[in-house]
Amino acid sequence: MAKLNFGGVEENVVTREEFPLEKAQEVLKNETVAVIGYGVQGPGQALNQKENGINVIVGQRKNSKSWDKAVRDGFVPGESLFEIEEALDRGTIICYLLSDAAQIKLWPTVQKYLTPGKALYFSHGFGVTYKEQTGIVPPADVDVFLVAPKGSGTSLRRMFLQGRGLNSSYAIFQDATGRAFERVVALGIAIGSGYLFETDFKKEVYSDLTGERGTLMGAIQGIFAAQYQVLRSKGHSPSEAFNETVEELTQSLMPLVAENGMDWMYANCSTTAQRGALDWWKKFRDATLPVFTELYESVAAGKEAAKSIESNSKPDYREKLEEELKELRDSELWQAGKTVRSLRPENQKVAEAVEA
Ligand SMILES: NC(=O)C1=CN([C@@H]2O[C@H](COP(=O)(O)OP(=O)(O)OC[C@H]3O[C@@H](n4cnc5c(N)ncnc54)[C@H](O)[C@@H]3O)[C@@H](O)[C@H]2O)C=CC1
Ligand SMILES: CC(=O)[C@](C)(O)C(=O)O
Ligand SMILES: [Mg+2]
Ligand SMILES: [Mg+2]
Repeated sequence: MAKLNFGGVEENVVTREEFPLEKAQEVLKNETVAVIGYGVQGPGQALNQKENGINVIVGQRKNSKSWDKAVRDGFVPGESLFEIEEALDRGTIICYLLSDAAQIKLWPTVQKYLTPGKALYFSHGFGVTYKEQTGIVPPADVDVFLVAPKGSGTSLRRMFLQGRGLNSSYAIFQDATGRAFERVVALGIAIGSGYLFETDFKKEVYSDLTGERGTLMGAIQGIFAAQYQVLRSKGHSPSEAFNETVEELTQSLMPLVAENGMDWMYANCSTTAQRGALDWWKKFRDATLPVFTELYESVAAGKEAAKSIESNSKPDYREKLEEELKELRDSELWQAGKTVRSLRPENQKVAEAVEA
């Protein structure tokens, strides 16, 4: 395992150079990897493993959209696609990729198939960490670990197809066989991770819930909405407000940050912009710090888990989510965005083709 220096702190990282795909195939050659659930992570992880030569099967409810998708993706009913219980029975490694709320409901069933020596794999520390709320307490004689891709299953698949890899966290909760490390790392490589960063279940779920509620998804939308509202209330047009809030960020400036860091993006902007950004960033940090602290405390207290379990366990949770997504989609900000996106050259070609 490599020790890498992250801004002065040494951490354990597993690289594809030290643990190449051939090694992963060797470690997993006698295993049947059962991917349970074919939603967002399921397809990415199952297809990447399949194309990496791993013996992978999918377990999914029959007569569901996800079952049909698995068939379209090349999984064959009776051969590599099964009802959930049959896949649980056949699998030696169970990749538990139902939604976190659904994992609670199916747990009594899963438990029945966790015979000694099998492995239980998660892509989140949620179920095990919040065991008081989920009831997920694995038996002592199975390996329990996670590989959590740090991004959408859609990105995991896309980056695999591009020959790149998405970074993942990995953690071992329980090593019953003495093989947990080689098993988890082999799976991490097989699903298409680039690098594997060591963590534990609790740290993974606390940071993940904070990140998605914070800068990755919640905070970013909040900041967009606030700036857009101010610009509109001061008489700026929707296109101007959108371009100055979102389009320039995603199309021009964030790619520069991704490539070479914040200071480099700043250095590629005007001295006027740099002066202003350097003057204002600490004010934004200080204004949001109490909100981020409140968020982390809510995560650590299990309140965010409780809310998500409660709402996502309702029978009509999908309709409710869709209503809330529609509110975002129909907002002037994102409607303006739709028109702005349609003007990108790549979308212009599509529009012309549709018109013709
Ligand atoms: N969505 C993502 O890209 C990421 C997800 N994760 C984690 O990966 C795991 C899986 O998440 P997603 O792929 O988003 O799940 P998802 O919400 O897409 O659901 C997965 C599958 O669960 C099935 N399902 C739902 N309720 C069920 C029930 N009661 N019985 C049987 N099947 C049921 C659905 O048919 C679907 O195929 C979670 O632990 C999540 O936190 C981690 C990183 C990113
Ligand atoms: C994509 C990801 O890693 C998230 C945002 O944490 C999630 O989908 O749960
Ligand atoms: Mg995440
Ligand atoms: Mg998450």
